[in-house]
Amino acid sequence: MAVLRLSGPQAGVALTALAGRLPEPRRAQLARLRDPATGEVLDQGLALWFPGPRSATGEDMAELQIHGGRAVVAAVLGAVLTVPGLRPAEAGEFTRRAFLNGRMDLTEAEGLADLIAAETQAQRRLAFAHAFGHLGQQVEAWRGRLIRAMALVEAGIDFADEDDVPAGARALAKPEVAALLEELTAALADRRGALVREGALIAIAGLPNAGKSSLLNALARREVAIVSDEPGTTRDLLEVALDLDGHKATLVDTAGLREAESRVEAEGIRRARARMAQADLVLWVHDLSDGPAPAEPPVAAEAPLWLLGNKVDRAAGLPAPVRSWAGHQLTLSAARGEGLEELTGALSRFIAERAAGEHPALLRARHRASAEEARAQIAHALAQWDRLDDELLAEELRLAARALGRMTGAIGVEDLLDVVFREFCIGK
Ligand SMILES: Nc1nc2c(ncn2[C@@H]2O[C@H](COP(=O)(O)OP(=O)(O)OP(=O)(O)O)[C@@H](O)[C@H]2O)c(=O)[nH]1
Ligand SMILES: [K+]
Ligand SMILES: [Mg+2]
Repeated sequence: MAVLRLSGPQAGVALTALAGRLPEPRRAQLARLRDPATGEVLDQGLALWFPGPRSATGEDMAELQIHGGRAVVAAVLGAVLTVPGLRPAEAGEFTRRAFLNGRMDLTEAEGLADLIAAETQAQRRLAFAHAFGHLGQQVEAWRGRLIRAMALVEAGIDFADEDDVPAGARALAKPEVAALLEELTAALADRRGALVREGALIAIAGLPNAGKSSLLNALARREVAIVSDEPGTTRDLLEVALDLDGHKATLVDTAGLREAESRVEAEGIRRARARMAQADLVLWVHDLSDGPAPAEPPVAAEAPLWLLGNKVDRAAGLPAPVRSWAGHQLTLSAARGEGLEELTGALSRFIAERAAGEHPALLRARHRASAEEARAQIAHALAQWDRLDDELLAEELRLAARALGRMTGAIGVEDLLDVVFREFCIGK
């Protein structure tokens, strides 16, 4: 089946030209679709009519559900395009019109783009929450509170000589603005949304020959990396995308850490350390046939460090001693595929805990930039609170509110629209 969507003032004319008449609004109607020029029947399908403004785009809209074959679609599309005023939609144009007609805010449009692109169930849940307004509502609530605070401060400007304005209007606004600063700071510190959207970055690290590449291949279920008994085999970073029980993750294999024997190896080790510094989790692979894992943390990592005792098939049967530096400890055999289920289970629980809750997160760089601008502006206003006169203080708060308004598209976003809607495919 194929769906043809028409939007704009000529949608009704086009629908009548093909289906013979307009169906009742919002009711599917069986219809023979004819070429308006020749009268030839092109297909039989369902016709729907959504008069604006109660439609997805806010404009008059028509929908034709037709048989999906290529020739049918080409014929019906060709016939529709003979109606004057109709042209093929650009990518994202339906959503863009919905935004311009006030049917959704900008964060919802972005959420919709994410929903369409979602690969894992966690991404789908988060995108759905965004597409249906969670972040937009949160940001509008923040903006509303700023505007109220601004009004209190301005009350001092406009009615300074009147008696009925509470003397401490400005003092009343201050704690409210301070609370906002705290909330914005917390939202900016929260990386949970990004973890779901972009996925967790998991670095595999260890000494040469520990079995890092073997582990990458076992988890990826394909021969991504070269495995050999030669220490120093891996130099470049090798990345694999995984879906861990609905959570997106990127697994990175790195060069074994040691005194490098060549410039190329040294560069590999430098890259390994740099990637580890960005990771959400570092898996330290230790070769159990070399004896117990070190008692001290083998690398300095900001992210949690797990200890994976590998080659358990070659270990002498002694239990691996517990290491306090390890956030989690497992034994496995990458070569034989032992202990891998336990590892993937632990990894998916780790991500799930970090990403907990479908909450209004600042997902994109654009959101973070707006929130950061608002936060800085508010911090500045608070620092100057008692020094600035009412007018200047109100202006500071207005600038902060503007920054938040740009996030939902409530104000001043013409320059952003191309960037946001470029991500969509045609027909959305
Ligand atoms: N017996 C046994 N051998 C393993 C296991 N895992 C890996 N090996 C072997 O250990 C050797 C090194 O494995 P690699 O996966 O290349 O190790 P690496 O950590 O990636 O090594 P570099 O890239 O050189 O740092 C290979 O000969 C593997 O076959 C295991 O679980 N058991
Ligand atoms: K190796
Ligand atoms: Mg390797």
